[in-house]
Amino acid sequence: MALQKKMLHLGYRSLFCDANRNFLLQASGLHKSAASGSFEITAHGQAGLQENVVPPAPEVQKLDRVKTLKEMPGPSAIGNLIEFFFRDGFSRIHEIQLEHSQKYGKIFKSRFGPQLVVSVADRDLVAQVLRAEGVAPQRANMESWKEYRDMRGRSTGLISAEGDEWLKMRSVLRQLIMRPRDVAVFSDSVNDVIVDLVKRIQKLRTQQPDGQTVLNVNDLFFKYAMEGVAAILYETRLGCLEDEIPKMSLDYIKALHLMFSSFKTTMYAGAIPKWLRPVIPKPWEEFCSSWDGLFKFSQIHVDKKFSEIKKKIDRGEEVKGGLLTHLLVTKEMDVEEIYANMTEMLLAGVDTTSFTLSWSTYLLARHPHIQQQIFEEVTRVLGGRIPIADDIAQLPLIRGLVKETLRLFPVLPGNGRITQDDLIVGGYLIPKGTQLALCHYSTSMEEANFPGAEDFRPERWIRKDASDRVDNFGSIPFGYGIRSCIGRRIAELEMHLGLTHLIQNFRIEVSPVTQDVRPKTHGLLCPSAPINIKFVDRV
Ligand code: HEM
Repeated sequence: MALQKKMLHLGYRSLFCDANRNFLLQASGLHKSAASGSFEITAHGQAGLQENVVPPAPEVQKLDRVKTLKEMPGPSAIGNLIEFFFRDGFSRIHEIQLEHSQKYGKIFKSRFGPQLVVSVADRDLVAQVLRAEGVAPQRANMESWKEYRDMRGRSTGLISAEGDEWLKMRSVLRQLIMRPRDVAVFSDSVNDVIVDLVKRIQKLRTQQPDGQTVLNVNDLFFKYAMEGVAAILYETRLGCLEDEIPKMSLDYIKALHLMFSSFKTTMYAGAIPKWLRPVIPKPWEEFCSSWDGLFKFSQIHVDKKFSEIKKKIDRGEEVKGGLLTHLLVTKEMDVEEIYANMTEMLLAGVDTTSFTLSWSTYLLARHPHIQQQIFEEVTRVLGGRIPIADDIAQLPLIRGLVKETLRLFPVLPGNGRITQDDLIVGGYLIPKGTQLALCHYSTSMEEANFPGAEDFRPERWIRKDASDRVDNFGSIPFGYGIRSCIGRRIAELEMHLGLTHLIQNFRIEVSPVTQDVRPKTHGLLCPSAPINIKFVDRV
């Protein structure tokens, strides 16, 4: 089966990485953007539903003539096979994306078996594609998720659902967590988790000879992210930052690791048709067993909250609470939909946030003068007091730090879509039903979009005045529009508050045991080696 199929079993890490995978397959086009000529093409923008704001892309393009996919350049299928299966391309998907876009151009096609993927590696063309999306954009490669859910009689959640089903759930959740002010109410819960994070750092440091180093900070941030997102989603603490992690939370972590650790195996095995599963059963079994673990965990927490609410109602008490309470009380979703969404959101919210925090601390440690500027901003604004969500607007360098980290290390270096209409992009007619790969890593690293693209410059994101818009489609780490990341504001809250606390408490330095750490793709873009950080007390 096609590469697309192979990717099916991979979990959140890989889900949004259709683009990544597609780079496997890619060949490329040559155009900078739409060509010039006599044709006029108008992208049909989608009114009213966009959830983040970026400057408008040119909507009218003039073309000599519309070309067909046959004319689109790109690497050969055999070249891709060699690249991915014999040259460890799966760990270098981001680099291959960049190489292919440099070699073949801003729009190129790749073939892997019967699967054709069109990659778009130009900021304005990405903008055009996303601005033309309909009311329920379709994500690619979700078949294995759906198959599991059908097999177990489970509902899909936001990540795996499509069409009306997705639209219904999205319209419920977007009212609750999409705007910064929706999540500001979670400041105190997140700050409680941060207090435990700082304590954990202090404890872990004592285990190293220098009394300052925390080995493999990603392990720490993974637990922080899990604890933080669960505090918001489940309104409960999981004990991930304790010395003894409760068994239930440990089981969940195991299920999550199983989902991701078998990345390569499942990737290869995904190519194997269903009828071969009895002969090579392991990948599918691991995939199902990790989903079983993830669903079980959510179900336990949702049921627990449900019975607490019921008891309160039976006693005639007022029911107050956060996100889960709201969903259970209002019944805007049925309970299976709540299980599925809680499961998918927890899955989506842990590695993404923890990798970004790991890279942020690494970048701060490698750039002490920038860290000093951020420390000065934090001290000037907060004067040592604990930050809350409302303070973040006054901390542009903290926001710039997160944006710049995600530009240099976008956890999802590419994203995928199935086109729902015929489109003309970059002078090519892309028929309805084509798989598109949006190459966010390439556009993030492009000099024309970000001068000094290799450099770490958080200040590049600071707006000088209201008319100065620095956001652009070159770096859209949370996606764009109606199908963009629903957890963006939650992730930002955890990262902004967490990093502010860390900078207030510690000078962050690279431990001598840390080498130069490069990114690698393992579904998500992650550090290729442990990042060991020294947390030196600021006195
Ligand atoms: C640094 C952190 C994060 C990054 C960079 C990130 C990035 C993304 C991206 C690129 C997408 C795909 C958007 C698209 O297809 O256009 C996505 C979707 C999604 N994310 Fe995140 N994410 C992060 C954290 C979170 C968190 C904390 C949660 C949950 C609390 C979450 C939940 C989701 C869900 C449910 C979707 C699917 C949305 C839909 O299809 O309607 N993410 N995320």
